Amino acid sequence: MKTPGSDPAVFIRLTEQRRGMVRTRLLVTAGGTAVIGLAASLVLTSMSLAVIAATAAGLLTLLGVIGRSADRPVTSRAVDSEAVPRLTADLIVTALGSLGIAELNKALKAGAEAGVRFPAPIMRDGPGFRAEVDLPPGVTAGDVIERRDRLASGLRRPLSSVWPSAEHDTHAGRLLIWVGDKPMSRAKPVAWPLVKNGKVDLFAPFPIGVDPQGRPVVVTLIFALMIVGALPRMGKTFLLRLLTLAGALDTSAELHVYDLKGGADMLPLEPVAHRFRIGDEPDDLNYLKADLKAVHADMSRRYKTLRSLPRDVCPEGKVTRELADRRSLGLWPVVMVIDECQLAFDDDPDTVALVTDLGKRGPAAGIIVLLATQRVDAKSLPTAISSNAVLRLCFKVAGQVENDMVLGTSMYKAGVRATTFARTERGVGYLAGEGDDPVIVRAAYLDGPTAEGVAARARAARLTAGLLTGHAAGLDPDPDDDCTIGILDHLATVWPAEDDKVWWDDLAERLAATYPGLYGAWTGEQVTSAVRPHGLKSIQIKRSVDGRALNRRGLARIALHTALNDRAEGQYEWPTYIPPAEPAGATREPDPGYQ
Ligand SMILES: Nc1ncnc2c1ncn2[C@@H]1O[C@H](COP(=O)(O)OP(=O)(O)OP(=O)(O)O)[C@@H](O)[C@H]1O
Repeated sequence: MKTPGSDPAVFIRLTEQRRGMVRTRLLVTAGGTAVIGLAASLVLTSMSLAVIAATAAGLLTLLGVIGRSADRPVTSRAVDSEAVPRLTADLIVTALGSLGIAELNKALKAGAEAGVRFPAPIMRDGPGFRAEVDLPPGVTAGDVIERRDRLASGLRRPLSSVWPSAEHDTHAGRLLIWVGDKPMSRAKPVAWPLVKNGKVDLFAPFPIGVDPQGRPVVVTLIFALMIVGALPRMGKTFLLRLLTLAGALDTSAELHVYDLKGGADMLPLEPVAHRFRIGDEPDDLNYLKADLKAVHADMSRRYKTLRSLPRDVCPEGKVTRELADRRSLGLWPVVMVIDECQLAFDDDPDTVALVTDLGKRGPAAGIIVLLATQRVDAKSLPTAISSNAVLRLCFKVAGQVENDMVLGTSMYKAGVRATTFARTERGVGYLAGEGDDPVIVRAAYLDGPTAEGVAARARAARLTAGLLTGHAAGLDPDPDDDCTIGILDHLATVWPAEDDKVWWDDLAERLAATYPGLYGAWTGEQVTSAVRPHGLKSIQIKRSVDGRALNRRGLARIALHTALNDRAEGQYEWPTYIPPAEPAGATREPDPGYQ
């Protein structure tokens, strides 16, 4: 069979056809060009400029309509494609006017003089813009800060880009607005500079995070009782872990770590903790209390030691770095960390009293107490404790009362409002007590494995220095032995003033009524055996009940007093420091990263 290409006649016919088509197209194009050229020359020579412009516009529109694409309109809305739009005074005034503050709106209507003023030019400050604003008389920075979300909306920025704060040094109406180029909630977590190397001196400031502008924020833990409060899941435990790790990187510090919540977050600290407990079972709480008592007793010894030192060595009657490093004095920093402290305070006035006193008198003697709670109320953070706090960190809280309970009285009024943080702003809080004014801090983020790495580094350094003690060194005393110490105090607390001898059963009832969490189900017999190690012996006590003479076993007041006195004497003996034995498997290799 023949294909068309192989037949010469067909080939010639097709060639002729193509030639004809090309000729026609050329003629049409030449004719069209001649007509358009003639028309154009006529228009250009004979018509006015306006007619020429109108004709050109008409023609272009016609061509545009013919050639338009359905998905790409010729014109659309204007798009502001600038990566970081400037923060302008007009924008700020418009945003302030949208907050719904009556006084502010009145002043804005009255004109520029009475309205908002800008005492300094708006300028770049770190990765964002900073504006200083003088609000009209009668309007405070706090009024605006409270409406942070509306301010962000007015400025057309994401909430976590907009950081209003009060300028405490000038006047209550001075507002600082810092607007970040990027929302903080989308920024990368803050890295801790001490993760890989470096050590901490608890007598000096160390970094815990950055402020919204990215500048380092530091704390100095020595001489401080610190409280941390927030709604659940806002970053308390992570911060407490970071602070404790900092303590671990000061090899001289003795760490007492309690996570009463019972989670796994504090587990990385076990290899460096002198005392360590996770959970809020009665056994854990007893252990904590026994430890608090021991630290409390040690506080008295520390003061005795400080008093005995010459003035030139201890001029202020406080522990110094030099004194802390003289191990024979026993004045090294003790860091007592209690997460979810409300679980220890509930129904236990003794623990509250111990922590209160440690918070009050402990800091000067080198005892640092760090408390965190997610239930911010007067029971969880008793005023006696919170009023002595030197450092305060508040992540997001629900209201003014909680805000002021953590940050201090009148802070909310002064515009320091942790209520304005968003739920997504984890690890972002107000830190008060380190400088003159509270600052916003984005805490550095350390996940579990990173925390373990830091703790391992700290442990290696402690081993090298011969300073691994207590639980970390496998030398944890049985907490149950210690906890019988507590019962003597409890008996003294519940002892009826009018009786010199009391039946065991009555004592058990009184203990259960005052300390239900500890002795709720105890019988007289259990009380008897708990105090036996202290040499307390039963006696027969006759009493008449409803006209009947009853003879039961009980305790004499004098015996209890003797036991308490004996114990107190024993407690103030200071044991000679013996470096701990190295636990099996432990390494004495110095950590190369530890400078
Ligand atoms: N500094 C931080 N930066 C970024 N994210 C953080 C930071 N701290 C904590 N987070 C995130 O927030 C979560 C909750 O943190 P954390 O467990 O510390 O909260 P919490 O306040 O202790 O919670 P709870 O009250 O339930 O104990 C963490 O799992 C972590 O993902």
